Amino acid sequence: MTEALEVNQAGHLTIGGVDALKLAEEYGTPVIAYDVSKIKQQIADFKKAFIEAGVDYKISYASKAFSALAMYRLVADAGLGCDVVSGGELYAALKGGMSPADIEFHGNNKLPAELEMAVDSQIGCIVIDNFQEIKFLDKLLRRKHTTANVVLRVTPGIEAETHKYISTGQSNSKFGFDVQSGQAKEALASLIKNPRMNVEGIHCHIGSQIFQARGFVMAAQKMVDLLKEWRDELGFEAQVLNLGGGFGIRYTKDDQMIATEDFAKDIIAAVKERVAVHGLKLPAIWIEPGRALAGEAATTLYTVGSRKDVDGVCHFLAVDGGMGDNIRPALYQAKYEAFLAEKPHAINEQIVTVVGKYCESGDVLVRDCPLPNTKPGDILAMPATGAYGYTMASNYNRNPRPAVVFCEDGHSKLVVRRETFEDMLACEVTE
Ligand SMILES: Cc1ncc(COP(=O)(O)O)c(C=O)c1O
Ligand SMILES: N[C@@H](CCCC[NH3+])C(=O)O
Repeated sequence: MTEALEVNQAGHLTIGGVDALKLAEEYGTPVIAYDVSKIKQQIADFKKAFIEAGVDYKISYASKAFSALAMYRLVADAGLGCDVVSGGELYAALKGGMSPADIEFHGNNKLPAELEMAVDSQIGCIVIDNFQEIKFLDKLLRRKHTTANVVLRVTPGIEAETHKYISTGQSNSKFGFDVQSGQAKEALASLIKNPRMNVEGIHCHIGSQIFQARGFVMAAQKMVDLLKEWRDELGFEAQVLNLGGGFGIRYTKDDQMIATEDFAKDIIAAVKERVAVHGLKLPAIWIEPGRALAGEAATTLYTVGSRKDVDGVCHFLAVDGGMGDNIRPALYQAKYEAFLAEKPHAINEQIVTVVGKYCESGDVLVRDCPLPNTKPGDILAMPATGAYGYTMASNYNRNPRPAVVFCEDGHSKLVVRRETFEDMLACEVTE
């Protein structure tokens, strides 16, 4: 991926116009540095597809990808909605400046206190996931003498081509109502009878890090077919068709995918076509990109430390972070690339396994990583770490979680400070 990198006159990697070596010096490492213009560009690309198609739409940022206050602020300023999956995300979204009406609440086991918080905050909609939730929400709404907008999450039976841990559209997914067994229809029938719940529409999410539009198109067609069936059988007319997120990004040069805009265009075209076939009213199309907005925008900077070489056996190059700031390689065998921030285009002279400093053999960041010769103190840059990096970070081994900075137009600002040893003890009860 080094061909697309931005470098300054000194030949150093720049992020949002800021020299990566300066970022490492100023904020320390590991540091996750976002090029804010890349997030804005992705937002603009998604918007463009909907605006050009002339359809009613909502882009709801799946904030589990990166849920810092600064990100919610950016998303709110861009006029997007956001999806939250916990009381903690809802709290942060509101603190970050999201308007409650633009928030949707997801989750397969929303806790009573979380549902109450959602209702009290008068958020835009609750995405209903299971029968127990319907019962609980109904009781809550009765008690509070109020109503809520809801969307029904269904699992349409589409298997996304991605890692099985992040595939969610198939019937045996833990999320949403199964269509094949009739549960989705039964749930919808009960919701539309309920005067306390305003059913805006239906939702599906087939998985994450999907490279091709095909799965989305199939899901869109299936969902519109369901809308027809449910209009005919239940008299239900959806205002909203929410097709979830899952748009893949480029982690390495081997990742071949279609452009953001094209994902959206194909989905919109599929919905329009199928709606016309069935003579339905075109609902608003909602999508929930998380990774696609935040992922490629960030690069993590690490400092090179020790190494271990056993000829013919292993060449480990260790950095000052690892699975605590990026669990994805350990969890999903996710592939990344890395290069030296000082000279991204230097000729590679070795192949190493980049490992972290955690007490786990699985603490690997990049396997078979070609690099120039390195020395302790060099700054290693690992791109495409903006989604599910910081949000899945831990302070395992009591290594503090990293700092996060936003860079734009040659300026940087700290948006999440590095955790301190004290922070890590903040919840301890010592008496
Ligand atoms: C319901 C829902 N919407 C949106 C997303 C965002 O996915 P991604 O970050 O891959 O776009 C997820 C996560 O997979 C999800 O579960
Ligand atoms: N956390 C996952 C994606 C899960 C998406 C949420 N349903 C990742 O890092 O790829």
